[in-house]
Amino acid sequence: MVVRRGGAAVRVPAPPVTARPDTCGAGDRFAGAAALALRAGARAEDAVAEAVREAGRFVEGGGAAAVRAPDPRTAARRPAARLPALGDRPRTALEVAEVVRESGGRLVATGGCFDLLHAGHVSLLRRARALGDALIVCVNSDDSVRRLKGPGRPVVGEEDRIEVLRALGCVDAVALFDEGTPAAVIERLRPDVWVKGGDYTESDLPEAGTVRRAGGEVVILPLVPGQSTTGLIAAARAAL
Ligand SMILES: Nc1ncnc2c1ncn2[C@@H]1O[C@H](COP(=O)(O)OP(=O)(O)OP(=O)(O)O)[C@@H](O)[C@H]1O
Ligand SMILES: O=P(O)(O)O[C@@H]1O[C@H]([C@H](O)CO)[C@@H](O)[C@H](O)[C@@H]1O
Repeated sequence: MVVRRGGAAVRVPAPPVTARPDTCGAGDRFAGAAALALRAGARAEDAVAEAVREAGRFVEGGGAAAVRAPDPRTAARRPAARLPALGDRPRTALEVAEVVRESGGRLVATGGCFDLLHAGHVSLLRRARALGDALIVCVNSDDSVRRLKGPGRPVVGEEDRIEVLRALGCVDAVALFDEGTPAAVIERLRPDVWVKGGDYTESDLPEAGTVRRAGGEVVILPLVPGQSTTGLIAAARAAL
């Protein structure tokens, strides 16, 4: 739970832990991860989300009882991660989904227009990434945005929206979709977690059934107050 100045509280959901957890050391792991994230410039709620994820992974891995000093004889023989040979091309969403599933990880995905990216988007994406092992962002095409948000949108074309999202450290891949809802791309990716911001409830989401049928869950994360693309556009117009 993060309590903002003025008393507003933001709940940071923790990923489920399967085994009977040994939480010894989890608090220290949380504190260290939060401190590193804050030092890297993360907002408080994003640092807490990263720390919750890190503490959850630590507990899932057996907690303090499972900590071992690395054995120098085996470290050199550790097999390279099984990633497709990509060269300098960005990994596709399907490649990321495949690698995460093969390694038994937890795939997080989210969707949206992300036109004129703002700090609320970045906070949402960071907190979404902290819920699993990789984050895929499903972005509406220009035509799809126009149908949804009106003739003057998007302000930023799909290629540039993709480029900006790919530049975020918390984003592992981006998938473009042209339909009115992300249901088809969710069927292809089968995320364990589908994230949307607090301007939605799960019952608002036509894709929620698709997420659940694919074995995933929907997580709604609180909005960052005062941040919206509509607001940015209005402010830009007022400044002209
Ligand atoms: N202030 C915010 N804080 C956190 N998440 C946000 C915020 N605003 C939007 N989101 C989330 O970002 C995703 C993309 O939303 P979208 O691109 O519609 O942003 P927006 O600012 O609401 O745009 P618009 O003003 O054009 O509706 C959605 O999951 C939405 O819930
Ligand atoms: O950026 P937005 O407006 O959050 O993106 C839309 O979200 C819709 C939401 O997932 C409910 O279905 C989605 O249907 C729409 O295609 C946009 O991604």
